[in-house]
Amino acid sequence: MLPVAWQKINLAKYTSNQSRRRTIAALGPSLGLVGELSSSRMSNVDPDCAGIMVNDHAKQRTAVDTVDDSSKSLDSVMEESLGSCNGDGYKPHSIKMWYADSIVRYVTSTYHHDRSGALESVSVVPTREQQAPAGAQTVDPWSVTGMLLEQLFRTKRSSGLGEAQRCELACVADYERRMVETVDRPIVDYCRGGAASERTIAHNRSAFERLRIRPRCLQRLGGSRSLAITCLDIGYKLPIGIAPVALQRLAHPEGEKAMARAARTFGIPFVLSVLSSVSIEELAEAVPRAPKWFQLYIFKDRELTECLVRRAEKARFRALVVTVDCPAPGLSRTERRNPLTLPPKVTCANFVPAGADGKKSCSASVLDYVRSQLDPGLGWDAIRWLMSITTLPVIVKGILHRNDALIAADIGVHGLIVSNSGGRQIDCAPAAVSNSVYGLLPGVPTKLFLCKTHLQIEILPEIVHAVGHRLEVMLDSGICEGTDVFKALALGARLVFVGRAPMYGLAVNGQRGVEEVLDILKMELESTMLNAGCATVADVTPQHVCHEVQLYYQPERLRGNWRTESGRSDRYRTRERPTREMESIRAEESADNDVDSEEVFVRGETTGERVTFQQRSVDEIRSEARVAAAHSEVRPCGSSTPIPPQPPPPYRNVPLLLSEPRGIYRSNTSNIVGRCNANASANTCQLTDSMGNVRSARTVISRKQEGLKRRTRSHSMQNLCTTLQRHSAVYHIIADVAKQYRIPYVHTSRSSVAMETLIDPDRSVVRWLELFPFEDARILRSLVRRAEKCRFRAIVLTLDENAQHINTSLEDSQPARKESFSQPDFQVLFQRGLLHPDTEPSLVEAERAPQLVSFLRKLTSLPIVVTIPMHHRDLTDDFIRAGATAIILNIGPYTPFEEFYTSVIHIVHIGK
Ligand SMILES: Cc1cc2nc3c(=O)[nH]c(=O)nc-3n(C[C@H](O)[C@H](O)[C@H](O)COP(=O)(O)O)c2cc1C
Repeated sequence: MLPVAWQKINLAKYTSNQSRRRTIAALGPSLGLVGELSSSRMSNVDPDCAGIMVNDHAKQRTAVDTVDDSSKSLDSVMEESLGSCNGDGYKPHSIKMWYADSIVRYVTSTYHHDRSGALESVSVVPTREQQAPAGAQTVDPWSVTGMLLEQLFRTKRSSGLGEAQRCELACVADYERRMVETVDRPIVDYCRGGAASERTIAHNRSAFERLRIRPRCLQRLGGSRSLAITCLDIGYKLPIGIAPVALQRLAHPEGEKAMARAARTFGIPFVLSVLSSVSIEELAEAVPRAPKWFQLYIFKDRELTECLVRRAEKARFRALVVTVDCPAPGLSRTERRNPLTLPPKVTCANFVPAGADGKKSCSASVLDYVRSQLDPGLGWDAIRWLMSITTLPVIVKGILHRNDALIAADIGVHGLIVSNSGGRQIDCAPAAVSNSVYGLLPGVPTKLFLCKTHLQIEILPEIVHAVGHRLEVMLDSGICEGTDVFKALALGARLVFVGRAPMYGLAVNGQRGVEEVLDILKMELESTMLNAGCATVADVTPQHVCHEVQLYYQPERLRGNWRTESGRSDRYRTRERPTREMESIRAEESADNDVDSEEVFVRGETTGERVTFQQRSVDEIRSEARVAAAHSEVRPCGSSTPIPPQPPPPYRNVPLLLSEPRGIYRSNTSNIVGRCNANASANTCQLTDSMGNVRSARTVISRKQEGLKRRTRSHSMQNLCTTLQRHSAVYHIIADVAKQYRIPYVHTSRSSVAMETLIDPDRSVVRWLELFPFEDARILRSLVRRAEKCRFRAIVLTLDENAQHINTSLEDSQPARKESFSQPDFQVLFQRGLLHPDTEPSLVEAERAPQLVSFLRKLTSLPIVVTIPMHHRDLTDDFIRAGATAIILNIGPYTPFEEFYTSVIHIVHIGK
C-alpha cells in the first residue's frame, strides 16, 4: 500500500505535549488519530492497529503485503518482519500502522525515529477507506498483532528512550510533575485533588512512609520468581490493579480504552467506573480481552442499577465493585476554586440515552443526574440485594472499619477494598501535632476520637486479621511506589489498586504512559521483593515491614497476627528487676461483675470487703447521677412537660461520665500545662493567668518545643516539677479550673498534697486518681480505697512511668522519682509499713499490667483508665479485655518520639 497525502509534522518544533496534541488534533480532528502522538517516544503506538509495517534501510517489508499473501499466515510474516526488531541494535526507521478502530475508519501514520530511537516526526494520512488493505478489514487487531506488537514496543521502549528522557520520567512522581506542566489546570486538579483540606491525601502518603521494609538476606532466590497472584480464582500477572476513576477522557482522548489496554498488556484487572467516559459496551468492544471489573454505586433508582449490572454481565465483566463510601460527593475545594467544565465530548457515557450520538453537550447535566442518584439512605441490605440479582462476584469498596468488614464477610461478599477513595471523600483533620501515630493500633476499637480515614494502611492488618480468611482483602489509596505495594502486600492485602498514578501516565502519554507507570511500579516492586528476600508474592509476610517507631523501640510482646516474629532488640532490654515471689489470688466473681475469672498474679491482696464496698460505691454514684439529672431537667422544644430522667444504663461498672473528651492530666506536676488534652488551650490560659508558677511552666514547655535536647528538657522539667509540687496552691487552682470547665483532672498519687486535702463541699470537682502499677497489691488497695472514700470518679493506671528505663537520658530523674514516691499520699503507706521512704516501690512491667487491671477491676467499681505509652500500644487489646474502661494513648517524654514530646494525649477507647 502506498499511502497518499502524507503530512509530515516535525515534532521537535512543539515543545509541550499540549501543543503537540493541539497540532495533531488540528490536522485531523475527525480521523481518530493513531495512538498517542504527544510523546516523544517510539513506543507511542496504538496496539489496536490492524497492520504493521516495519522499515529499516536494508529490509523493506510490510505486514500488509503479506496479509494478501495467502500462503503465509499473518502471524508468521509478522514474526519474520519483526524478528530483527528484537535483536540488539535494531533501529527501525519508521513504523506504520493501520488503525482499525472501526471498520470504516483507517488512518495511517508513520513514526520516524532518529538514530537513538527517539521519535523525530510523525506522518499522518487522512482517512481513505478505499486505501484500506483488503486483508486488514477482517483482521482482529489483537488476535494477530497483540503479542508481537507488545513485544516489539515493550522491548523497544526502553532502548527507544534517550538518556535524558529516561531520567526525566523515572518514577510516578515524575509523571505527576509532567502532567502538571503540560495539562490544563482544572484537569490536573481533578486528577490530583481530594476532599476539603486534602489532609487525607497527605496522610495516605505519610502512613506508607512511616512503614519500613525489613529485608531478609540469603534467601536462595535463584529459583522461580514471580509477581503473579490469584484473586477471586483468576490469575493476574501483578498484584496491582487499576482503580475506577471517572471520566478518564478528560486526561486523554482514549480515556478508559487506553487504560484497559495497558491493563491487558500487564495482565492486571482494570476497574471501569460507572462514571466512565467510555461506555461499558464500547470498552468491551474495543478491549475485549482485558480483565475488566465494573464499579458501580447502588443508586436510588434500583432499576437503573440493575440495568447497569446486566450491561456489565453482558459485556463479560468479571466482577462488580460496589463503592460504599460515597453517600454524597466529596467536597473539593480545588474544584470550587477552579471549576471543571466538561468538554462536549466527555460525558458519563453509561448514562447517555440509547441512540444518542454522544456528541451532544449533555455532560454536566448527566453528571448532575448521576450525583443526584447517590443514596445516603443505603444500608447493608442493599449489598444483599445486589448479590441477589447477579452471579458476578461482588466486591465492596471503601471499607475502613473492622466491623464493616465483618458485616461484609457475614453477608457473603467476595472481597473488599480497604480504601478512603484516595482522600476524595472525607477529610478528617488530625487533632493535634501528629497524625498517623494514633493509628498504629491493630485491634484497637477506634471509637471516639480516632475517626481518621487516612489510616487505612494501618487498619489494613486489623481488617485482614478479622476477615482475611473469609474473603479477598484488597487496598487502595496512596500507592505510588513499588515499595508501597510491597508494604500493603506484607500487611495482608491480596491486591492493591492504583488510581491517580496511572491517570498521570494517561495524561502524559496515553496508553504508553499508563504502561510506563505500571512498568515503573512493577520494576520497583520486583526490585523491592528481591532485595527483601522474597521470590514470590506469597513470600512477602508481615515480618518484612515494621513501623518506624519499632526501629527505636520494639516491645517484647508484639501483638496481632501480622507481627509474629519480631523480637526485642538487646538495646532496649528491660533493666533487671529483683525477682519477687508472686502469689496468685483467684478473685471471687461478684454478682455485678461478670469479668471472666482469671489468675491474678498480684502480691499480698485479700478481697474481704470488696463486694460490699463496690455495691455502695455504685449505688451512691447512681443516685448522684439521678439527682443531677433531676436538677437539670430537659424540656423538649415548645413543651412544658419535662422529660423524665432516664434510668442509668445497666453499667457493670461505674461509667466514666465524660462530658467532654478532655481533662487535665496529672495535677501538680509539670504536666498540668503540657498535658492538657488537645484543644484545651482555654484551660491552659486560665492557668497561666492565675498562677505565676504555671506561667513559667508554660515558658519551659515552649522552650522545649523549640528543640532543646531531651536531657536538658527533662532536667528543667524535673526541676520545675519539684518546684511546683511544693506549691500546694496549684492543686486548688487546678481543681477550680476543672470545676469551671466541668472536666475531670487527674490527681497523681505523687502529688504534693494528699488526696484527702481538697475541700469540695458541693462535690462538683471531678477527680481521677492516678496510680502507678505497684507490684504490691496492698499499696494499690490502700490507695484505691482512699480514692473511693474521697469520691474520686476513676482510677488512672499510668504505665509510662515504668517506661523510663528505656530512655537512658531520663536516668538522671531517678532521685527525683524516688522522692516523688514519698509524697503525702504515700505517707499513710509508710505509717502502715507498706512502703519504706528509702525504698522505691516496685512497679509491674507493662506486659504484666493487664493482669493488674483485672485485679483492679475486681477490687473497685470505679472506671479504670489505662494510660499507655505509644510503644506499648500493642497491649491495648489486653487492657480492654482485662476490663479497662478507657485507654489513654500517651505520646509523652517517655516515648521515643522527639517530635511528639509536646505530650499529646488521646483517649482512644471508651468502653460501654
Ligand atoms: C480523579 C478520580 C476519580 C475517581 N472516580 C472514582 C469513581 O468514579 N468511583 C470510585 O469508586 N472511585 C473513584 N475514585 C477513587 C479511586 O477508585 C481510588 O479509590 C483512589 O484513586 C485510590 O487512591 P490513589 O489515587 O491514591 O491511588 C476516583 C479517584 C480519582 C483520583
